[in-house]
Amino acid sequence: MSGLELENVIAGYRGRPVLHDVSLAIPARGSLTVVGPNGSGKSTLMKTVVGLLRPDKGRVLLEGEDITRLDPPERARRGLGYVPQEANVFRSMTVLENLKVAFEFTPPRSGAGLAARIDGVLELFPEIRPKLKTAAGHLSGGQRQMLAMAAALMPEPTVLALDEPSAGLSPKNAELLFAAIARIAAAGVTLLMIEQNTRLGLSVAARGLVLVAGQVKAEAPAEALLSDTLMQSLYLGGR
Ligand SMILES: Nc1ncnc2c1ncn2[C@@H]1O[C@H](COP(=O)(O)OP(=O)(O)OP(=O)(O)O)[C@@H](O)[C@H]1O
Repeated sequence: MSGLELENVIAGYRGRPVLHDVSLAIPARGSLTVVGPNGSGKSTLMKTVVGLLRPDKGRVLLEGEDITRLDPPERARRGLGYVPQEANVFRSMTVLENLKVAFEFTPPRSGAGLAARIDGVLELFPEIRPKLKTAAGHLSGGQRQMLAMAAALMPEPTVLALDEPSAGLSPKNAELLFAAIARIAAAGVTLLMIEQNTRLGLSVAARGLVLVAGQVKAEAPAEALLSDTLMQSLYLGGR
């Protein structure tokens, strides 16, 4: 059974489709990065997955269950974690408070306690352990993205959706963040990511999907896409 699936999705704005019959399937514990030119529909795909946009046609399935009609909080309760690109932490609250709020908002279905979950996420993000009492607004951009991911992992989601994690980060901070994303994937969380930085995005995922003008141009092992010079020059601007 797939961890996450889109089935023949048509979605857009005010009756004008942006995604034209998009299907994808990520196996449980698998990972997929969606890349593609600006305006190809990556954000629209992400909104459809997390429930911010209702598709006109097609279905979204989480571990085989149809979640197409569920709102974002209900999807979160069923095990779908989401890290938006912006406004993804409470800046005036400390790192620890952010983690607590995430836990209280969506308690883990496993019944795991707060302390155990904090230990669990800090193992994946040792960089933020010394910052527990620091206000999130005082973290570096990379640390703030790590906190946003740690908070999203507090409810123990089975699937984690990441919206452009490298956005706004220096190359060094982006490298550190993607090392952390690789650890999340290795921990067995099913990952879906959209990413402008093709090389980084594909470097941590098992598979990659190239979205062009709202259609799936290719879906292949990430390594194969990285070494496909024709695909890179045609659709990915060599990034
Ligand atoms: N809220 C909206 N209302 C109307 N049209 C929209 C809206 N959001 C996006 N679009 C249009 O949908 C198309 C796809 O945009 P989308 O943001 O999904 O692409 P993208 O691949 O994420 O682009 P980028 O890499 O630039 O973020 C574009 O033509 C865009 O203008």
